[in-house]
Amino acid sequence: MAFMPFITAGDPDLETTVAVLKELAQRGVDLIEVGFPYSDPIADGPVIQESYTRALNNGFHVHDLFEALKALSEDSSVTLPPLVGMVSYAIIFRYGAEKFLQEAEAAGFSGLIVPDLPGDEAPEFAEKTKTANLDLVQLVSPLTPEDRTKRIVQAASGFIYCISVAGTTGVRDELPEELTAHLKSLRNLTDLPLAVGFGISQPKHVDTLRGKADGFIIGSAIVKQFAAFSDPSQTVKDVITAIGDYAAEMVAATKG
Ligand SMILES: O=P(O)(O)OC[C@@H](O)[C@@H](O)c1c[nH]c2ccccc12
Repeated sequence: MAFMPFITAGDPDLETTVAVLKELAQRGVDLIEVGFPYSDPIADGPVIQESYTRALNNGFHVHDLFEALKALSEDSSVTLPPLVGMVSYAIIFRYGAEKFLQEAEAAGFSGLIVPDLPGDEAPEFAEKTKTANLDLVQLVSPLTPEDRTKRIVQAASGFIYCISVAGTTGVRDELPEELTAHLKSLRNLTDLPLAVGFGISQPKHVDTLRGKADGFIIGSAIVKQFAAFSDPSQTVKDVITAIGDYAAEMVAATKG
């Protein structure tokens, strides 16, 4: 199973983002979701919202992120896993879609997740991402009606992001029982890998998903650790190592 951690770009600054990306790469994660901080978050719970706020307060700019990632991808001492951007359509639109996609690809992104992509923009935007050599990962939730789900998976590339529970991001103790049935019905609709996100934080959750999903995403349980970067009693290196240790534990869980 693939483990895909989510981190917020620019929390607390881009230098730290680059250091955490290197750490996660070294710990053997399979893919990294890079969240573009946004002032009007979409399905984000408080942990991710606070992280976005820290990044924005520190003057996050999309262009600076692309530059930093480009430099990182040219650094031959690091082998990064694929990067997927989690980004609001409002950010892409404001930046200029073509310019955004081209710079994202040059920065080393292999795909994008655009949770608020408006339905009427979707086909044209999907075409543009394809031209730019980027996957457009689609989200499906247990509340997505079946005919819509069918259309969504047809338009998807890369993998399908299966939201475990309708609601907002954030750590939960148990994954919902209906998830198994949801994954089974999705499995019948597509050959793309199924990755589950929302609420995952523990190895026991990974055990629940084994044999049913191809991967999982962990956001809040990682992002909450970023608050420690502003704790004067901890060094940046200690916080990065703690994040890496947690990632290594989840990488081990994928192997069962
Ligand atoms: O935080 P969680 O419960 O571990 O869920 C992952 C999630 O944070 C991440 O994939 C994400 C961040 N922002 C989003 C917006 C929409 C969908 C998903 C996301």
